[in-house]
Amino acid sequence: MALVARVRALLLPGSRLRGATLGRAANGGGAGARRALSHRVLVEADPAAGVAVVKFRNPPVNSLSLEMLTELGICLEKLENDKTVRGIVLTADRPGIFSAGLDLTEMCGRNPAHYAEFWKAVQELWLRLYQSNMALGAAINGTCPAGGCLLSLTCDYRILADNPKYTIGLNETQLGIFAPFWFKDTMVNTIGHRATERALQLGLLFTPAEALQVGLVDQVVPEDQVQSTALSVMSQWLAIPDHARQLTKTMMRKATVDQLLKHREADIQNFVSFISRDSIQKVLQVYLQKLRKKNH
Ligand SMILES: CCCCC/C=C\CCC/C=C/CC(=O)SCCNC(=O)CCNC(=O)[C@H](O)C(C)(C)COP(=O)(O)OP(=O)(O)OC[C@H]1O[C@@H](n2cnc3c(N)ncnc32)[C@H](O)[C@@H]1OP(=O)(O)O
Repeated sequence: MALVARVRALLLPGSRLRGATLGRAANGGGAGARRALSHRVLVEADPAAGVAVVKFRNPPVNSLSLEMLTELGICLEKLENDKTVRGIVLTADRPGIFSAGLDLTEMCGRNPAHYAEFWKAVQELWLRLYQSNMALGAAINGTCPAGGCLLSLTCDYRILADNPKYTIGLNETQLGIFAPFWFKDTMVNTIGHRATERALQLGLLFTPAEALQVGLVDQVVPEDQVQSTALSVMSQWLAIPDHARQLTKTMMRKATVDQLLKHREADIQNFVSFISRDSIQKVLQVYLQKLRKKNH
């Protein structure tokens, strides 16, 4: 289903996204700050600063389900069309887990049409974020594996909470799957080829100190200062004239974006045939069961 159709489905009577509002903040934010609510994404906009904080709230682990990807896409599209917003900070509504990555239940026991729809939505969100004209910051206030790490890598800078429990990285190989070429390219563009090769083959999840050292994040700060630091760094990015910053960003990212645009359909087909393999289904199911067993 295309984004428009998925949006329609979400707006059907009964959907909690229906009637989402953008009103004056009940609390928090500067004068004139606005707060918009959808089911899984909370937006706190500060028009005076030109910045919106987009908070993930998809319990229990902020996984990127099809619905979460769709809501995030809608929210970003709205912000892109809002002339008062020049920068966005992505963060988790509750500290602890920034995002557990792609929702594994979307990749297990479904049919090929579902896998294709899901993967298309992952591509769409990546394209929207990686090509965004806005300045994007990630205030990483929790653990950040796989698709969560990818989300943060689409941003222009990353601030990570100084908590050794919070790790970040593309750990796909540890699950028995692997990061597709555009995940890999996004990481190469951030930390370079050799560090990416090592990180991807070993499926490394970096502690804050390691992530800072390898350049996966730009700053590690005390947990209670992640958002405020991300906002203060944002003011540096917004001090640059938009057109100059945007042209530079496009120049830096265009080759990577073009690769996916050129191979988009093939990438979907590759994903569908890979994820549909019995052997891959089995490893994903074992991984999910292990996660679930912990709690039962
Ligand atoms: C040829 C070309 C082909 C190209 C394509 C090739 C390959 C495909 C690439 C696909 C890419 C995938 C990228 C991904 O993002 S895969 C997801 C990777 N994520 C993880 O490995 C994280 C897994 N989760 C955890 O490690 C932990 O949950 C945690 C995030 C550290 C949080 O721990 P904790 O607070 O202890 O919470 P629980 O573990 O108890 O989890 C609570 C609850 O949530 C469920 N859950 C956790 N993660 C996910 C998830 N990613 N998706 C869906 N569900 C998840 C977990 O099962 C628990 O459920 P129950 O409440 O039912 O027990």
